[in-house]
Amino acid sequence: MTQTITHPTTATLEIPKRGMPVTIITGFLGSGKTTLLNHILSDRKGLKIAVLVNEFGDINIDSQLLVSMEDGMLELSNGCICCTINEDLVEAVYRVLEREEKVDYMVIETTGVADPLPIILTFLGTELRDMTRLDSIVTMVDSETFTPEHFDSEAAFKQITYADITILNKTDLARKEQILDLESYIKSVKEGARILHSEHGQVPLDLILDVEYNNPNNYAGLVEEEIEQTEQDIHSHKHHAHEPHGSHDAHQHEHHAHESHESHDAHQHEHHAHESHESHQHEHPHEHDEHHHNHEHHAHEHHHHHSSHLDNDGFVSISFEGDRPFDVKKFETFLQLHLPSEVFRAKGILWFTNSEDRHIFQLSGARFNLNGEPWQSSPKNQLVFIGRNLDADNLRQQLTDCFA
Ligand SMILES: Nc1nc2c(ncn2[C@@H]2O[C@H](COP(=O)(O)OP(=O)(O)OP(=O)(O)O)[C@@H](O)[C@H]2O)c(=O)[nH]1
Repeated sequence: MTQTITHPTTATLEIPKRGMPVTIITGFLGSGKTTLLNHILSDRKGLKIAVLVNEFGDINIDSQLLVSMEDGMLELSNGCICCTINEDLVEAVYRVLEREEKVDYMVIETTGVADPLPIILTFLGTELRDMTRLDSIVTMVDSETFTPEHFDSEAAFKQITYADITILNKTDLARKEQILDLESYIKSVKEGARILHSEHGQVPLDLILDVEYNNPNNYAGLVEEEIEQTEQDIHSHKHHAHEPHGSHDAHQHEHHAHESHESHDAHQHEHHAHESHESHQHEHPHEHDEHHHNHEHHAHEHHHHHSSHLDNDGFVSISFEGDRPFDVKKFETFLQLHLPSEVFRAKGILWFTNSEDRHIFQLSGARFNLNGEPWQSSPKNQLVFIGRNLDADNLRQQLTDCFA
């Protein structure tokens, strides 16, 4: 799901008026993107910052955990901003640009499994180019768990290669040598990488905001290809408009056939192009839950160019909601004994019978914690589990068994 939140304050920092600056925060699942975003919002020195949060899953957990939620929220109809050239993203940015009160800056938090390239190309290859200025791509890295295998995720690798700034986060959890090794690895895949270190995303904001590190010239060729491709798609879409309903799929497959833009991973792209033909129905997170929005979603998507979609590298997201409280003991037993090892990331806002507070549940790799704080809305249980090869029915049954 994608939400837009604006934070009103009096501007004190000077931001040039040559188009709204945009920073994209990317980084793999659980690396600390929301934590960095909260740091930016807490320390924004009066800057009016519009935030776009794109979540991998059907429930907005991240946006409920942002430090300041008081102002107008807009929601996109389509949770996926990972497609090129993306109309939903363009529309969301427009909604911010059209706001009466001036917005100084926009920060976008992508999902942990997003390839940043399509998002970058959406800014550089559409009318947004004249209205915004892509300032930089900031990539969060979990220093404790990231390795050169990059979780077997092409998206995780691309997040490193497209970074204008890489933040080695969670340095409190990593050994010194581990951090040094990680730094050399990142420099080996990205020459001249700008690397910062942080605990809980605490970096000086003037090192990451309005730094003008993104160089549109580096993307000029790709932008041109995308524009041509989009024109062809529009043409081909018109052409197919009179065909029966079933022809939509054929149309979609054409889009996938054009996936190879970058030579370094052309091979990978072929692989994904092939996969997409068979499994497109499975690549969107919210198609894995009980709500089954997929028909509307796909009907709309056919207008989009899907060229760089990476099938989320096999990761799926399973959401669970309940309007009854959990028994804390049962939930603890579930975590200790029944949590599938394939769960890579989980987060939730939990309601327990014996507590007046909501409990923020965060699981990243082998670590999890539960922090109590006052409810800000009426109590309910909301959880999202992310991983590969998850058995949704089994997981939901386990959670249902946690009810008091
Ligand atoms: N020890 C430690 N924990 C951290 C640090 N940064 C973030 N965390 C914790 O790591 C967990 C995940 O952080 P998030 O900021 O939610 O990560 P994210 O990248 O937004 O996660 P997704 O959006 O799900 O991909 C949370 O429990 C954070 O409190 C850090 O530097 N050190």
